[in-house]
Amino acid sequence: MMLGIIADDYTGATDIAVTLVNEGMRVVQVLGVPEDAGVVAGADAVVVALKSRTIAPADAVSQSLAACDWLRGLGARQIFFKYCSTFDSTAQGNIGPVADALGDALGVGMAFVCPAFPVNKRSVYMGHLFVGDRLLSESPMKDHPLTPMRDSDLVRLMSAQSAHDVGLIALPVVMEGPQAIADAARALVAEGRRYAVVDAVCEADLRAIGRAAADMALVTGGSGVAKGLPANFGIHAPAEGTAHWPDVTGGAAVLAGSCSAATRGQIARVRDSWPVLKLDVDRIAAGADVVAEALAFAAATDAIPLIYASSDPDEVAAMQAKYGRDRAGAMVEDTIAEIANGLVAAGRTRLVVAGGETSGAVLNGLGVRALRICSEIDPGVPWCQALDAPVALALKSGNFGSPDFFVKAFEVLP
Ligand SMILES: Nc1ncnc2c1ncn2[C@@H]1O[C@H](COP(=O)(O)OP(=O)(O)O)[C@@H](O)[C@H]1O
Ligand SMILES: O=C(O)[C@@H](O)C(=O)COP(=O)(O)O
Repeated sequence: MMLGIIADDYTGATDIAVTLVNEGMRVVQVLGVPEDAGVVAGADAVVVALKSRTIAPADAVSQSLAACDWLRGLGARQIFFKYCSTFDSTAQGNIGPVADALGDALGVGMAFVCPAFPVNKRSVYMGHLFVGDRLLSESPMKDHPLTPMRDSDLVRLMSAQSAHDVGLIALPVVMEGPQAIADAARALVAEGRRYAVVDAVCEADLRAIGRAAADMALVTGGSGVAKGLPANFGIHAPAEGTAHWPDVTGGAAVLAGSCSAATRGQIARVRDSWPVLKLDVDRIAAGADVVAEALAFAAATDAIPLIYASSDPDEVAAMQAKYGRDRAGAMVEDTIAEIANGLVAAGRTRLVVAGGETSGAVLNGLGVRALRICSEIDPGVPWCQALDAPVALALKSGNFGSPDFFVKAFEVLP
């Protein structure tokens, strides 16, 4: 095993897993550290998916260190800490505290910080994170229910979360190539800095950064920068990949807890043509049997039902004002997880789940502990086959996927 990945949410984990698969690696994704290491036999890279993005920093640190120990025990020669391409984090962390702890455990002097993922329109320029042509802080991420991002300056964000100093390797240096990037990193270490935010606006930048990171024990970032890593281990993308999809038949359903602009657009696309049910947070809070209602709704149709809680920022803010941010989120996540259980029990074994936290709740609820990564539906979103249940899952990062993603997902897996 060459590369060990620790991902702070389940959608982010499948995103980096499929990125490495596309580059020719054999990848297994586990949900938390498994008791039996046999499940990862033969993998070039192992992704440990955690649900650690918004939990207490001390818990995120201890879970990440446990994953790191386990991966190193399996022989991982490099550890990658995968966080969101929009740097999703709370004011307390958890990107800084986890990166600090992993760096200490691995004894590193320098780690890159690079959330760029140009194919999904996230780029870093002069240390500032852009979503399309907007700064992160002016993008819809400013209204995320759990991790509203109100700053775009990655050096400032990382400095606030980390105990260490942070520098910048700006685009002109990145464009000079791997040697210049490595030299700049060494210069930052000499200044006493532990991290380098690295600019990247296109795939060539990501590959150059990947090359420059060849000898680093720890790399941190979005899945884009992982593209360049397999080549360091002598692994290259197959000339022409053939699509491979889960071997799962059975009914289908879509569950959405993501309130991102992309997910809301994807819901709007099918609202008039699919059976759709919106979950009412007030009724969940009042103890109504919303799960039974949703399952009855799904049972009444032969088509693909879409069940969602996704709401616009004003509605989310109103729910959070009433119930608290964490409680509102947890109520919705628990409800969707129970619905997922009921749907699978009723034979709907091909599920699209929109939202990282939501996906974590669903997989934990289903008791799924390991996934085989299949081909991509859209950049960063593969179909996955559960290794411990006859279930196919597409875990869609909130902001990923084309407007017709839900339709597309079941076109490739009819
Ligand atoms: N109507 C709503 N009101 C309040 N919170 C909500 C509502 N709908 C969903 N949520 C919560 O918002 C959070 C969305 O996060 P997540 O699933 O990670 O989506 P994304 O991938 O877009 O970040 C979840 O905790 C979810 O339970
Ligand atoms: O890097 C990304 O953008 C994704 O892989 C990711 O982490 C998305 O998280 P959610 O938007 O919470 O699904």
